[in-house]
Order: sequence, then C-alpha cells, then structure tokens
Amino acid sequence: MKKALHFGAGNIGRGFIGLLLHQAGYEVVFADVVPTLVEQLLAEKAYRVITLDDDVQEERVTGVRACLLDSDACRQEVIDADVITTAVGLGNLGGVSAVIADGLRLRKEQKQEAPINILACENAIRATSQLKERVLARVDDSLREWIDTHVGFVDVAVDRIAPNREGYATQPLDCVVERFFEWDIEEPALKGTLDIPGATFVQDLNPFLERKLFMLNGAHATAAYAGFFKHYRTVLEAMQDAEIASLVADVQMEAAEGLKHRYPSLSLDMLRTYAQAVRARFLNPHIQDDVARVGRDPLRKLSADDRLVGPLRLALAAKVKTPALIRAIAFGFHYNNPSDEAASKIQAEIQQFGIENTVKRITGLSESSIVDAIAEQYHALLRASHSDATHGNEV
Ligand SMILES: NC(=O)C1=CN([C@@H]2O[C@H](COP(=O)(O)OP(=O)(O)OC[C@H]3O[C@@H](n4cnc5c(N)ncnc54)[C@H](O)[C@@H]3O)[C@@H](O)[C@H]2O)C=CC1
Ligand SMILES: O=P(O)(O)OC[C@H]1O[C@](O)(CO)[C@@H](O)[C@@H]1O
Repeated sequence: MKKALHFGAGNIGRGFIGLLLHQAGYEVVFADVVPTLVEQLLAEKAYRVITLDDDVQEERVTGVRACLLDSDACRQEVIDADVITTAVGLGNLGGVSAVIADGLRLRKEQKQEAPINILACENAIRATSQLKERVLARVDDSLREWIDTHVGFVDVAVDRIAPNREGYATQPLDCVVERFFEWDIEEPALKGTLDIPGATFVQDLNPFLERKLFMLNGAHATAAYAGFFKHYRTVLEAMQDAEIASLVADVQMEAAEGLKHRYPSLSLDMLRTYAQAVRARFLNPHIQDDVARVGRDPLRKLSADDRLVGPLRLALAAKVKTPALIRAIAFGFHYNNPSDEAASKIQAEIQQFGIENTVKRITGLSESSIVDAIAEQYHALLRASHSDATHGNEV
C-alpha cells in the first residue's frame, strides 16, 4: 500500500487532504504538534468527515496513524513515504522543513531510490517552493544533489472551505467541510506519477493559484473584515448584508480585471462565473464560518503577495481602478480583534507609527497615492466606528 505522510491534522488536513489521499488508496499518517490530537488519532485510527450541504453526508477515513512532529518516529515515516503533504499554516513550515530534511537524509542513507513528491497545501503563493527553500537551506551539497533527482517539490492550489467544528462535530476527530473542492497540482514538477482521483493536474499553476487566492480568499477576507466591522459573527451573516456583498463582488471583479490582463488564458466571462460560484459558496446556509477564522492573521493576509495586496498590485499593473480593493485593505487594517495576535500587533503598530507607515511596512506598497487612499479609507472607518454606538456602522 502506498503511504502518505501529512503534516497538520487540522481542518483541511483531515477534512480534505487526508480524505482524498485515503480515497486514492494511500495509508495516511498524520504528523502534528498537538499531543492530544496525535493520541486520539492513534487510539481511534479513523475519523469522520461531515459534508455540510442540503443533504449532510458522512465519509470515514480509516486505517490512519499519527506521530508527533519533532520525533524520531516522524523522521522514520519519511523514509518509505510515497508522498508528503502539509496543511499547517504558512508560518509553521519552518519546523516541518527541519523534519523533512532529516527524513530525506535518512532516505538517502538507506538508499531509498523511489521518488517522493512533496506538496504544501497552504494558502499562499507557491508554498511548496517556499518549503523547498527551507529544506535546501538545511542540507549539504551531496544531499541537495540527491534531492534534485529523487524529490519532487510540487506547487499546488487547494480549495475547500473547512470551517471550525463547533456546532457540528460530536466526536473529537470529526471534521466538517463544504461539498466543493479543487486541488490543482502542477504536473511538470512531479517526480514519477501521482494518482489522486479528484485532483486536477495543470501545466502552469499560476493562473489557478492566483485566481483562487485573489478571487476566493481575497473576497473571503473582505467579507470577514467588513463583517467584523459591522459586528457580524459569521461570513454568512456578513454576505447577507447588501453593502458587504456588493463590496465583495467588486473586489472580485477588480481582481478579475488584473488576472485577465496577466493571464490571457483567463477570460472575464470565465472569471465572472467563477466569482458568482464563490459567492454562492459563502452563502451556503449550512456553514457557520466565523469571521475570526476567515480573517485570522491579518499580518499575513495584508502582506505583499497575499490575497488583498496581490490582486491590488495586479489590477494596478493592468491600469484598473481599485476602490473596492483599497476599501477591503482598509477594513483589514481596521480589524481590531483583540483575540487575534496579529491584528493586535497591527493596531499597536498603527498607534506607534501611524497608518501610512504601517501600511507601507506590512504591504510593501510605496506609491503614495495608493497608501494615502488606504489611509483615507481607514480614517473614514475609524470615524464611523466612533459614532457606531449611536448610529450603527455604514460600509
Ligand atoms: N480551512 C480551510 O478551509 C483551508 C485551509 N487551507 C490552508 O491549510 C492550512 C491549515 O489550515 P486549517 O486546517 O484550517 O488550520 P487548522 O488550525 O485547523 O490546522 C492546522 C494543524 O496544523 C498543526 N500544526 C501547526 N504547526 C505544525 C507543524 N509545524 N507541524 C505539524 N503540524 C502543525 C496544528 O496543530 C493543527 O492541527 C493553512 O495554511 C490554510 O491556509 C487551505 C484551504 C482551505
Ligand atoms: O487559511 P487562511 O489562509 O488563514 O485563510 C482562511 C481562508 O482559507 C480558507 O479556509 C480556505 O481557502 C478559506 O475558507 C478562507 O478564505
């Protein structure tokens, strides 16, 4: 039986990647940093994936094993794995890279000649390439050469909304997902073959990855930050607000104009249809997805290549006007959720250095007309939130 080692046994790890690998006939071994989660997986050896739609479906993933990230057991699992996947959060790839580097060293020492593919399923531009850099920084020339011939670092785009389990799960390992999924895998980087029914193999990932990150995640973040501003708890509530829904649609179409300009394979009609389908998914009445989950870590989400500033830069390069993206970014800077560590850091930075300097540092944007426009929108939001107590917020 083929073996998949998956780092990160969370929502998307269990509910999407683990499920598809299991259905593709792999034995799935999870590596995580939370001891109780590893213990539960070891004890149960199985878990349920619940699909939230008109008809609720349940699928069972069986025969799973688990190990702690920084353990010899985990390094050993690398030796005979056929594929390695991750869904740990972009900021956590450092620890994963150390274990993978050690495991690949053992693989080489044990003269394991079979190819292995590594796919980082994180919401980011070319997360696997970022992981590869980290792995290569930890190895000597000889192992680097071996990696070149034996290891495929394959960039992917992953799309499936897997919200928090609260309100749905009855068992500790249950996870919940929407029915839709898309897993795009950049085929040319594969070593050998990878057979995952349901995955889409593409020659150039960029249009797929940027379409997903900018038009789904960017729109989702917009709904989350504007929703938080208007005191909504979930994305569904936010999307039922006509002003937010309209802002989200405008953000998508500004991103679409930029994408169409950059990738001739993407037509505006195609992107409009994609945008509508995404918004329909946000309006799935069976999914209660907290704006706090979707908006989590605004420091990452407001960075230069990510879901809001990435499409802004693309649209600006296409000479497209971007009032909606600018407003969405301002909502991100105004996201003063005290339970989000990154949001608190942004608020502290704004207090100390002012909004313009903070925008420049976090987004990498330097053009003063754009930075000023974001700052202006931010100040408008501040004023509106100060009068909120008596009048309610207006988007
Ligand atoms: N939830 C979703 O709808 C989707 C999430 N993603 C991406 O998947 C990644 C994970 O997201 P979620 O599953 O939602 O988060 P999550 O918080 O539910 O799961 C992350 C898991 O990774 C574990 N972890 C953290 N650091 C680790 C490390 N160094 N090694 C091994 N395990 C580690 C955590 O303990 C947790 O179990 C993120 O990059 C996210 O952007 C992508 C598409 C959909
Ligand atoms: O997982 P991140 O990057 O923090 O952002 C949350 C986003 O990722 C997803 O969980 C999956 O793409 C979306 O539901 C949401 O837009």
